[in-house]
Amino acid sequence: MKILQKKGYKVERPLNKGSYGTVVLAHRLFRTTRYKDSKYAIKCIKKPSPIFLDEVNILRELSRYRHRNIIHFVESFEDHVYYYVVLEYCPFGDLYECILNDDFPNAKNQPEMIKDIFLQVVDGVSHMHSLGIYHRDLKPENFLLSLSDDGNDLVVKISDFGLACRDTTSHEYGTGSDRYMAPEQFEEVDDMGYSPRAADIWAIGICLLNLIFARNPFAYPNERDPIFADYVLDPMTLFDVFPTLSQDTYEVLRACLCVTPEKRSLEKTREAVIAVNNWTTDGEELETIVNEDEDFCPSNFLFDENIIRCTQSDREPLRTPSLLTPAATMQRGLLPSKLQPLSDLDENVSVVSSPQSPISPAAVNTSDRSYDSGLGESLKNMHISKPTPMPVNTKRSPYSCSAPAIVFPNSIKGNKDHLKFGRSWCDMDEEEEDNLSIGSHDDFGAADEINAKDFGLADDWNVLSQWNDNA
Ligand SMILES: Nc1ncnc2c1ncn2[C@@H]1O[C@H](COP(=O)(O)OP(=O)(O)OP(=O)(O)O)[C@@H](O)[C@H]1O
Repeated sequence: MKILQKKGYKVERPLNKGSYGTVVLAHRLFRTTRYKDSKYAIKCIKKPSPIFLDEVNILRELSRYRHRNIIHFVESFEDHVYYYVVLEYCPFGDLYECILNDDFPNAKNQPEMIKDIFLQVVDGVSHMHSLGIYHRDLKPENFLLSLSDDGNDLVVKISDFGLACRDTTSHEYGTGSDRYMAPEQFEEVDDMGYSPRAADIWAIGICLLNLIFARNPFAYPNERDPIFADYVLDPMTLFDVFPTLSQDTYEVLRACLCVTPEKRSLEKTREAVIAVNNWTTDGEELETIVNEDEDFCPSNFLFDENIIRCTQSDREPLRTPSLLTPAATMQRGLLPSKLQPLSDLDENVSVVSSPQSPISPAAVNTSDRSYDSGLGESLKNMHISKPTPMPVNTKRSPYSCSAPAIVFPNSIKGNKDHLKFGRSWCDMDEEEEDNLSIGSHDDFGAADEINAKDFGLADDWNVLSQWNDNA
Protein backbone atom coordinates (compact mmCIF):
# COMPACT_ATOMS: atom_id res chain seq x y z
CA MET A 1 0.00 0.00 0.00
CA LYS A 2 1.46 3.35 -0.94
CA ILE A 3 0.74 5.56 1.98
CA LEU A 4 0.55 8.83 0.11
CA GLN A 5 -1.86 7.46 -2.42
CA LYS A 6 -3.86 5.79 0.28
CA LYS A 7 -4.08 9.10 2.03
CA GLY A 8 -5.31 10.69 -1.17
CA TYR A 9 -2.19 12.46 -2.41
CA LYS A 10 -0.38 12.20 -5.70
CA VAL A 11 3.14 13.59 -5.74
CA GLU A 12 3.80 16.02 -8.56
CA ARG A 13 7.36 17.13 -8.02
CA PRO A 14 9.91 17.96 -5.35
CA LEU A 15 9.75 21.55 -4.15
CA ASN A 16 12.85 21.93 -2.08
CA LYS A 17 15.07 20.19 0.35
CA GLY A 18 15.60 21.08 3.97
CA SER A 19 17.95 19.64 6.51
CA TYR A 20 15.62 16.85 7.45
CA GLY A 21 14.15 15.77 4.19
CA THR A 22 12.51 16.71 0.98
CA VAL A 23 9.40 18.81 0.57
CA VAL A 24 7.21 17.68 -2.32
CA LEU A 25 4.21 19.15 -4.05
CA ALA A 26 1.22 16.83 -4.13
CA HIS A 27 -2.32 17.17 -5.36
CA ARG A 28 -5.41 15.72 -3.78
CA LEU A 29 -6.85 12.77 -5.60
CA PHE A 30 -10.23 13.56 -4.14
CA ARG A 31 -11.58 16.52 -2.22
CA THR A 32 -13.53 16.56 1.01
CA THR A 33 -14.52 19.38 3.32
CA ARG A 34 -11.30 18.82 5.20
CA TYR A 35 -9.15 18.99 2.09
CA LYS A 36 -10.41 22.07 0.34
CA ASP A 37 -7.27 22.79 -1.63
CA SER A 38 -6.16 20.91 -4.67
CA LYS A 39 -2.46 21.13 -3.84
CA TYR A 40 -0.47 20.52 -0.69
CA ALA A 41 3.18 20.57 0.32
CA ILE A 42 4.33 17.40 2.02
CA LYS A 43 7.48 17.47 4.08
CA CYS A 44 9.01 13.98 4.02
CA ILE A 45 11.28 13.66 7.02
CA LYS A 46 13.62 10.72 7.05
CA LYS A 47 13.52 8.58 10.15
CA PRO A 48 14.83 8.79 12.78
CA SER A 49 14.13 12.45 13.32
CA PRO A 50 14.92 14.41 16.44
CA ILE A 51 12.60 17.25 15.53
CA PHE A 52 9.49 15.69 14.09
CA LEU A 53 7.29 15.24 17.11
CA ASP A 54 7.94 18.69 18.51
CA GLU A 55 7.33 20.27 15.14
CA VAL A 56 4.03 18.52 14.59
CA ASN A 57 2.78 19.28 18.09
CA ILE A 58 3.54 22.94 17.68
CA LEU A 59 2.11 23.08 14.16
CA ARG A 60 -1.03 21.42 15.38
CA GLU A 61 -1.48 23.97 18.12
CA LEU A 62 -0.78 26.92 15.84
CA SER A 63 -3.13 25.63 13.18
CA ARG A 64 -6.07 25.80 15.54
CA TYR A 65 -5.97 29.57 15.20
CA ARG A 66 -5.43 29.71 11.44
CA HIS A 67 -3.44 32.92 11.62
CA ARG A 68 -2.87 34.14 8.10
CA ASN A 69 0.88 34.52 8.67
CA ILE A 70 1.47 31.04 10.03
CA ILE A 71 1.63 28.01 7.77
CA HIS A 72 -1.41 25.79 8.09
CA PHE A 73 -0.85 22.20 9.13
CA VAL A 74 -3.21 19.62 7.64
CA GLU A 75 -2.13 16.23 8.92
CA SER A 76 0.81 13.93 9.53
CA PHE A 77 1.43 10.23 9.09
CA GLU A 78 4.34 7.89 8.64
CA ASP A 79 5.61 4.73 7.10
CA HIS A 80 8.69 2.73 7.89
CA VAL A 81 11.12 5.18 6.28
CA TYR A 82 9.59 8.64 6.51
CA TYR A 83 7.39 10.90 8.53
CA TYR A 84 5.10 12.98 6.37
CA VAL A 85 3.86 16.42 7.36
CA VAL A 86 1.13 17.79 5.12
CA LEU A 87 1.01 21.58 4.92
CA GLU A 88 -0.84 24.16 2.93
CA TYR A 89 1.06 24.79 -0.28
CA CYS A 90 2.69 28.19 -0.77
CA PRO A 91 3.05 28.57 -4.53
CA PHE A 92 5.51 31.43 -4.49
CA GLY A 93 8.29 29.63 -2.66
CA ASP A 94 10.24 31.24 0.11
CA LEU A 95 11.65 34.66 0.77
CA TYR A 96 15.22 33.48 0.50
CA GLU A 97 14.78 32.53 -3.13
CA CYS A 98 13.00 35.75 -3.91
CA ILE A 99 15.82 37.76 -2.41
CA LEU A 100 18.52 35.84 -4.21
CA ASN A 101 16.72 35.81 -7.52
CA ASP A 102 16.11 39.50 -7.12
CA ASP A 103 12.47 38.69 -7.60
CA PHE A 104 11.54 41.29 -5.10
CA PRO A 105 11.71 44.77 -6.32
CA ASN A 106 14.38 46.19 -4.10
CA ALA A 107 13.87 48.61 -1.31
CA LYS A 108 14.24 51.70 -3.36
CA ASN A 109 11.57 51.06 -5.93
CA GLN A 110 9.06 49.11 -3.87
CA PRO A 111 9.25 50.48 -0.34
CA GLU A 112 5.65 49.56 0.39
CA MET A 113 6.28 45.96 -0.57
CA ILE A 114 9.10 45.67 1.97
CA LYS A 115 6.92 47.30 4.59
CA ASP A 116 4.00 45.01 3.88
CA ILE A 117 6.10 41.87 4.01
CA PHE A 118 7.92 42.85 7.14
CA LEU A 119 4.76 43.84 8.98
CA GLN A 120 3.32 40.45 8.16
CA VAL A 121 6.42 38.84 9.63
CA VAL A 122 5.96 40.93 12.77
CA ASP A 123 2.28 39.92 12.94
CA GLY A 124 3.08 36.23 12.59
CA VAL A 125 5.80 36.38 15.21
CA SER A 126 3.56 38.36 17.60
CA HIS A 127 0.83 35.78 17.25
CA MET A 128 3.19 32.90 17.88
CA HIS A 129 4.64 34.66 20.91
CA SER A 130 1.19 35.40 22.27
CA LEU A 131 0.67 31.62 22.40
CA GLY A 132 3.98 31.14 24.19
CA ILE A 133 5.63 29.61 21.12
CA TYR A 134 9.08 30.76 20.04
CA HIS A 135 10.50 29.82 16.66
CA ARG A 136 14.28 30.10 17.13
CA ASP A 137 15.06 29.65 13.45
CA LEU A 138 13.52 32.66 11.75
CA LYS A 139 15.24 33.30 8.44
CA PRO A 140 14.14 34.04 4.89
CA GLU A 141 13.87 30.34 3.93
CA ASN A 142 11.28 29.93 6.62
CA PHE A 143 9.02 32.69 5.33
CA LEU A 144 6.87 31.17 2.60
CA LEU A 145 4.86 33.20 0.15
CA SER A 146 1.29 32.74 -0.89
CA LEU A 147 -1.70 34.75 -2.02
CA SER A 148 -4.73 35.85 -0.05
CA ASP A 149 -8.02 34.09 -0.81
CA ASP A 150 -9.15 36.92 -3.06
CA GLY A 151 -5.85 36.73 -4.92
CA ASN A 152 -5.01 40.36 -4.30
CA ASP A 153 -2.47 40.23 -1.54
CA LEU A 154 0.86 38.62 -1.06
CA VAL A 155 0.77 36.67 2.20
CA VAL A 156 3.82 35.69 4.21
CA LYS A 157 3.60 32.41 6.14
CA ILE A 158 6.03 31.51 8.86
CA SER A 159 7.02 27.86 8.54
CA ASP A 160 9.50 25.25 9.79
CA PHE A 161 8.82 24.91 13.47
CA GLY A 162 11.41 22.18 13.91
CA LEU A 163 13.35 24.25 16.45
CA ALA A 164 10.42 26.00 18.07
CA CYS A 165 10.02 25.79 21.80
CA ARG A 166 7.74 26.89 24.58
CA ASP A 167 10.45 27.71 27.07
CA THR A 168 10.58 31.29 28.19
CA THR A 169 14.22 30.66 29.03
CA SER A 170 16.28 28.30 26.92
CA HIS A 171 19.64 26.72 27.60
CA GLU A 172 19.99 25.26 24.12
CA TYR A 173 22.79 27.40 22.81
CA GLY A 174 23.84 27.37 19.19
CA THR A 175 20.32 26.44 18.15
CA GLY A 176 19.23 28.13 14.95
CA SER A 177 21.23 29.57 12.06
CA ASP A 178 24.45 31.43 12.72
CA ARG A 179 23.70 34.55 10.78
CA TYR A 180 20.29 34.97 12.34
CA MET A 181 21.13 33.96 15.88
CA ALA A 182 21.06 36.51 18.63
CA PRO A 183 24.40 36.84 20.40
CA GLU A 184 23.09 35.37 23.64
CA GLN A 185 21.65 32.40 21.69
CA PHE A 186 24.86 31.78 19.76
CA GLU A 187 26.96 30.69 22.69
CA GLU A 188 26.72 30.41 26.41
CA VAL A 189 28.04 33.40 28.27
CA ASP A 190 26.69 32.63 31.71
CA ASP A 191 24.42 30.05 33.20
CA MET A 192 21.32 32.18 32.94
CA GLY A 193 19.98 30.91 29.64
CA TYR A 194 18.46 33.19 27.04
CA SER A 195 15.02 34.35 26.06
CA PRO A 196 13.86 32.69 22.81
CA ARG A 197 11.33 35.49 22.47
CA ALA A 198 14.07 38.13 22.37
CA ALA A 199 16.14 35.89 20.08
CA ASP A 200 13.27 35.77 17.56
CA ILE A 201 13.09 39.56 17.56
CA TRP A 202 16.81 39.79 16.79
CA ALA A 203 16.40 37.32 13.92
CA ILE A 204 13.71 39.35 12.21
CA GLY A 205 15.98 42.41 12.38
CA ILE A 206 18.56 40.47 10.37
CA CYS A 207 15.81 39.36 7.97
CA LEU A 208 14.86 42.98 7.42
CA LEU A 209 18.42 43.78 6.37
CA ASN A 210 18.28 40.78 4.01
CA LEU A 211 15.11 42.12 2.47
CA ILE A 212 16.46 45.60 1.93
CA PHE A 213 20.05 44.88 0.96
CA ALA A 214 20.22 41.14 0.15
CA ARG A 215 23.13 41.04 2.54
CA ASN A 216 23.80 39.72 5.99
CA PRO A 217 25.46 42.04 8.45
CA PHE A 218 27.22 39.38 10.53
CA ALA A 219 28.64 35.95 9.80
CA TYR A 220 27.94 35.14 13.40
CA PRO A 221 26.99 37.26 16.38
CA ASN A 222 30.24 37.10 18.19
CA GLU A 223 33.02 39.61 18.61
CA ARG A 224 35.36 37.43 16.58
CA ASP A 225 33.39 38.77 13.66
CA PRO A 226 34.87 42.27 13.22
CA ILE A 227 31.64 43.75 11.93
CA PHE A 228 29.74 42.44 14.91
CA ALA A 229 32.49 43.67 17.24
CA ASP A 230 32.12 47.15 15.78
CA TYR A 231 28.37 46.94 16.04
CA VAL A 232 28.57 46.15 19.74
CA LEU A 233 30.77 49.19 20.27
CA ASP A 234 28.51 51.39 18.24
CA PRO A 235 25.38 50.29 16.38
CA MET A 236 25.80 53.24 14.04
CA THR A 237 28.63 51.39 12.34
CA LEU A 238 25.80 49.72 10.40
CA PHE A 239 25.83 52.90 8.32
CA ASP A 240 29.30 51.89 7.17
CA VAL A 241 28.31 48.36 6.40
CA PHE A 242 25.19 49.50 4.56
CA PRO A 243 26.09 52.92 3.20
CA THR A 244 22.58 53.63 1.94
CA LEU A 245 20.83 52.63 5.15
CA SER A 246 18.23 55.25 5.96
CA GLN A 247 17.61 56.75 9.34
CA ASP A 248 14.09 55.29 9.23
CA THR A 249 15.48 51.80 8.82
CA TYR A 250 17.98 52.41 11.56
CA GLU A 251 15.10 53.31 13.88
CA VAL A 252 13.51 49.92 13.16
CA LEU A 253 16.78 48.15 13.85
CA ARG A 254 17.15 50.02 17.11
CA ALA A 255 13.99 48.27 18.27
CA CYS A 256 14.93 44.74 17.24
CA LEU A 257 18.71 44.48 16.86
CA CYS A 258 19.60 45.68 20.35
CA VAL A 259 22.52 43.79 21.78
CA THR A 260 20.75 43.85 25.13
CA PRO A 261 17.92 41.31 24.73
CA GLU A 262 15.58 43.03 27.18
CA LYS A 263 15.55 46.14 25.04
CA ARG A 264 14.20 44.39 21.97
CA SER A 265 10.54 44.97 21.39
CA LEU A 266 8.16 43.74 18.72
CA GLU A 267 5.74 46.56 19.44
CA LYS A 268 8.42 49.20 18.99
CA THR A 269 9.60 47.42 15.88
CA ARG A 270 6.11 47.57 14.44
CA GLU A 271 5.72 51.25 15.28
CA ALA A 272 9.05 52.07 13.70
CA VAL A 273 8.19 50.10 10.54
CA ILE A 274 4.91 51.93 10.16
CA ALA A 275 6.80 55.21 10.39
CA VAL A 276 9.29 54.32 7.65
CA ASN A 277 9.25 56.53 4.58
CA ASN A 278 12.48 55.40 3.00
CA TRP A 279 14.32 52.17 3.60
CA THR A 280 17.42 53.46 1.87
CA THR A 281 18.84 56.88 1.19
CA ASP A 282 19.33 56.27 -2.51
CA GLY A 283 15.71 55.58 -3.29
CA GLU A 284 14.05 58.79 -2.35
CA GLU A 285 13.72 60.23 -5.82
CA LEU A 286 12.69 56.96 -7.37
CA GLU A 287 10.18 56.29 -4.64
CA THR A 288 8.44 59.52 -5.38
CA ILE A 289 8.24 58.65 -9.03
CA VAL A 290 6.95 55.15 -8.40
CA ASN A 291 4.42 56.27 -5.84
CA GLU A 292 3.10 59.00 -8.03
CA ASP A 293 2.74 56.78 -11.04
CA GLU A 294 1.22 53.71 -9.59
CA ASP A 295 -0.29 52.44 -6.37
CA PHE A 296 1.39 49.47 -4.84
CA CYS A 297 -0.43 46.31 -5.86
CA PRO A 298 1.04 42.94 -4.87
CA SER A 299 -1.05 40.99 -7.31
CA ASN A 300 0.38 42.89 -10.26
CA PHE A 301 3.78 42.01 -9.03
CA LEU A 302 2.99 38.38 -8.36
CA PHE A 303 1.41 37.63 -11.65
CA ASP A 304 4.12 39.21 -13.71
CA GLU A 305 6.04 36.15 -14.82
CA ASN A 306 8.99 38.28 -15.72
CA ILE A 307 9.37 39.43 -12.18
CA ILE A 308 8.63 36.51 -9.95
CA ARG A 309 9.77 32.99 -10.33
CA CYS A 310 7.58 30.66 -8.37
CA THR A 311 8.92 27.63 -6.63
CA GLN A 312 10.86 25.73 -9.22
CA SER A 313 12.20 22.29 -8.82
CA ASP A 314 15.25 23.07 -10.91
CA ARG A 315 16.52 25.63 -8.50
CA GLU A 316 19.51 25.35 -6.23
CA PRO A 317 19.29 23.52 -2.94
CA LEU A 318 18.82 25.52 0.21
CA ARG A 319 21.77 27.44 1.50
CA THR A 320 20.72 27.27 5.11
CA PRO A 321 20.26 23.69 6.10
CA SER A 322 19.57 23.33 9.78
CA LEU A 323 21.70 20.77 11.51
CA LEU A 324 22.06 19.20 14.82
CA THR A 325 25.27 20.27 16.43
CA PRO A 326 28.04 18.22 14.77
CA ALA A 327 28.96 16.33 17.92
CA ALA A 328 25.39 15.36 18.62
CA THR A 329 24.63 14.30 15.08
CA MET A 330 27.68 12.15 14.66
CA GLN A 331 27.10 10.50 17.97
CA ARG A 332 23.59 9.66 16.90
CA GLY A 333 24.56 8.70 13.39
CA LEU A 334 22.21 11.37 12.13
CA LEU A 335 24.54 13.58 10.17
CA PRO A 336 22.39 14.44 7.18
CA SER A 337 24.03 13.32 4.00
CA LYS A 338 23.15 16.57 2.35
CA LEU A 339 25.83 18.25 4.37
CA GLN A 340 28.51 17.29 1.89
CA PRO A 341 27.07 19.07 -1.14
CA LEU A 342 27.27 22.32 0.77
CA SER A 343 30.53 23.10 -0.96
CA ASP A 344 28.42 24.07 -3.98
CA LEU A 345 27.27 27.02 -1.93
CA ASP A 346 30.52 28.77 -2.84
CA GLU A 347 29.94 28.81 -6.57
CA ASN A 348 26.40 29.91 -6.12
CA VAL A 349 27.29 32.66 -3.77
CA SER A 350 29.58 34.17 -6.34
CA VAL A 351 26.82 33.93 -8.91
CA VAL A 352 24.25 35.61 -6.82
CA SER A 353 26.52 38.19 -5.29
CA SER A 354 26.19 41.64 -6.60
CA PRO A 355 29.19 43.05 -8.46
CA GLN A 356 30.20 45.16 -5.54
CA SER A 357 30.20 42.18 -3.25
CA PRO A 358 33.43 40.44 -4.03
CA ILE A 359 33.08 37.38 -1.89
CA SER A 360 35.13 34.76 -3.61
CA PRO A 361 34.18 31.11 -3.39
CA ALA A 362 37.29 30.45 -1.38
CA ALA A 363 36.28 33.03 1.15
CA VAL A 364 33.31 31.04 2.33
CA ASN A 365 34.16 27.86 4.06
CA THR A 366 30.84 26.35 4.90
CA SER A 367 32.24 23.41 6.76
CA ASP A 368 33.94 25.61 9.27
CA ARG A 369 32.21 28.09 11.49
CA SER A 370 35.36 30.12 11.94
CA TYR A 371 35.08 32.14 8.74
CA ASP A 372 34.60 35.87 9.03
CA SER A 373 31.67 37.83 7.76
CA GLY A 374 33.36 38.60 4.50
CA LEU A 375 34.42 42.14 5.11
CA GLY A 376 38.08 41.11 5.38
CA GLU A 377 37.85 39.29 2.06
CA SER A 378 36.03 42.18 0.50
CA LEU A 379 38.74 44.54 1.55
CA LYS A 380 41.45 42.24 0.27
CA ASN A 381 39.82 42.16 -3.11
CA MET A 382 39.48 45.89 -3.07
CA HIS A 383 43.23 46.18 -2.40
CA ILE A 384 42.78 48.13 0.78
CA SER A 385 43.93 47.03 4.14
CA LYS A 386 41.69 45.77 6.85
CA PRO A 387 40.44 48.60 8.99
CA THR A 388 41.32 49.17 12.57
CA PRO A 389 38.35 49.13 14.91
CA MET A 390 36.20 52.15 14.52
CA PRO A 391 36.09 54.85 17.11
CA VAL A 392 32.83 55.00 18.95
CA ASN A 393 30.28 57.47 17.63
CA THR A 394 31.85 57.79 14.21
CA LYS A 395 29.01 57.75 11.78
CA ARG A 396 31.01 56.88 8.67
CA SER A 397 34.34 55.18 8.73
CA PRO A 398 36.81 55.49 5.86
CA TYR A 399 36.17 51.92 4.80
CA SER A 400 32.55 52.11 3.79
CA CYS A 401 31.75 49.16 1.63
CA SER A 402 28.95 46.71 1.10
CA ALA A 403 28.19 44.13 3.67
CA PRO A 404 28.91 40.55 2.68
CA ALA A 405 26.51 38.99 0.26
CA ILE A 406 23.67 37.06 1.73
CA VAL A 407 25.30 33.72 2.23
CA PHE A 408 23.76 31.10 4.32
CA PRO A 409 25.92 28.82 6.38
CA ASN A 410 24.83 25.81 8.31
CA SER A 411 22.18 26.19 10.89
CA ILE A 412 22.97 24.49 14.08
CA LYS A 413 20.18 22.78 15.84
CA GLY A 414 20.14 21.98 19.48
CA ASN A 415 20.63 18.53 20.79
CA LYS A 416 17.26 16.94 21.14
CA ASP A 417 18.49 13.52 22.16
CA HIS A 418 15.95 13.47 24.91
CA LEU A 419 13.03 13.31 22.51
CA LYS A 420 11.05 10.15 22.24
CA PHE A 421 8.80 9.44 19.36
CA GLY A 422 5.25 8.58 20.14
CA ARG A 423 3.29 6.96 17.36
CA SER A 424 -0.24 7.30 18.58
CA TRP A 425 -1.09 9.86 15.92
CA CYS A 426 0.16 7.87 12.99
CA ASP A 427 -0.87 5.00 10.83
CA MET A 428 0.68 2.03 12.49
CA ASP A 429 -1.01 -0.35 10.11
CA GLU A 430 0.28 1.25 6.97
CA GLU A 431 3.94 0.79 7.39
CA GLU A 432 4.65 -1.87 4.85
CA GLU A 433 5.34 -1.26 1.21
CA ASP A 434 4.51 2.38 1.49
CA ASN A 435 6.19 4.56 -1.00
CA LEU A 436 6.00 7.75 -2.93
CA SER A 437 4.61 7.80 -6.38
CA ILE A 438 7.07 9.70 -8.48
CA GLY A 439 5.02 9.90 -11.60
CA SER A 440 3.75 13.39 -12.23
CA HIS A 441 1.18 14.88 -14.52
CA ASP A 442 1.26 18.19 -16.18
CA ASP A 443 -1.78 20.41 -16.32
CA PHE A 444 -3.16 18.42 -19.22
CA GLY A 445 -2.77 15.11 -17.47
CA ALA A 446 0.29 13.94 -19.41
CA ALA A 447 2.50 11.69 -17.37
CA ASP A 448 5.94 13.02 -16.74
CA GLU A 449 8.85 11.19 -15.16
CA ILE A 450 10.58 13.02 -12.35
CA ASN A 451 14.34 12.90 -12.48
CA ALA A 452 15.74 13.75 -9.08
CA LYS A 453 19.13 14.74 -10.46
CA ASP A 454 17.57 17.36 -12.66
CA PHE A 455 16.10 18.98 -9.61
CA GLY A 456 19.35 19.11 -7.72
CA LEU A 457 17.55 17.57 -4.81
CA ALA A 458 19.92 14.97 -3.64
CA ASP A 459 19.75 12.03 -1.42
CA ASP A 460 16.27 11.78 -0.06
CA TRP A 461 14.65 12.08 -3.38
CA ASN A 462 16.96 9.46 -4.83
CA VAL A 463 16.13 7.16 -1.98
CA LEU A 464 12.45 7.74 -2.55
CA SER A 465 12.85 6.98 -6.24
CA GLN A 466 14.81 3.79 -5.67
CA TRP A 467 12.37 2.76 -3.09
CA ASN A 468 9.61 3.24 -5.60
CA ASP A 469 11.55 1.22 -8.18
CA ASN A 470 11.92 -1.65 -5.75
CA ALA A 471 8.32 -1.61 -4.66
N1 LIG B 1 4.20 24.60 2.47
C1 LIG B 1 5.17 24.81 1.57
N2 LIG B 1 4.89 25.32 0.35
C2 LIG B 1 5.88 25.56 -0.54
N3 LIG B 1 7.18 25.31 -0.30
C3 LIG B 1 7.53 24.78 0.90
C4 LIG B 1 6.54 24.50 1.89
N4 LIG B 1 7.17 24.01 2.97
C5 LIG B 1 8.47 23.99 2.68
N5 LIG B 1 8.70 24.45 1.44
C6 LIG B 1 10.01 24.59 0.79
O1 LIG B 1 10.89 23.62 1.34
C7 LIG B 1 11.96 24.28 2.04
C8 LIG B 1 12.37 23.43 3.24
O2 LIG B 1 11.27 23.34 4.13
P1 LIG B 1 11.50 23.35 5.70
O3 LIG B 1 12.24 24.60 6.08
O4 LIG B 1 10.21 23.12 6.38
O5 LIG B 1 12.46 22.07 5.85
P2 LIG B 1 13.58 21.80 6.92
O6 LIG B 1 14.12 20.43 6.67
O7 LIG B 1 13.07 22.02 8.30
O8 LIG B 1 14.63 22.91 6.51
P3 LIG B 1 15.69 23.69 7.38
O9 LIG B 1 16.98 23.35 6.73
O10 LIG B 1 15.33 25.16 7.23
O11 LIG B 1 15.57 23.24 8.79
C9 LIG B 1 11.44 25.67 2.37
O12 LIG B 1 12.49 26.62 2.52
C10 LIG B 1 10.58 25.97 1.13
O13 LIG B 1 11.37 26.40 0.05
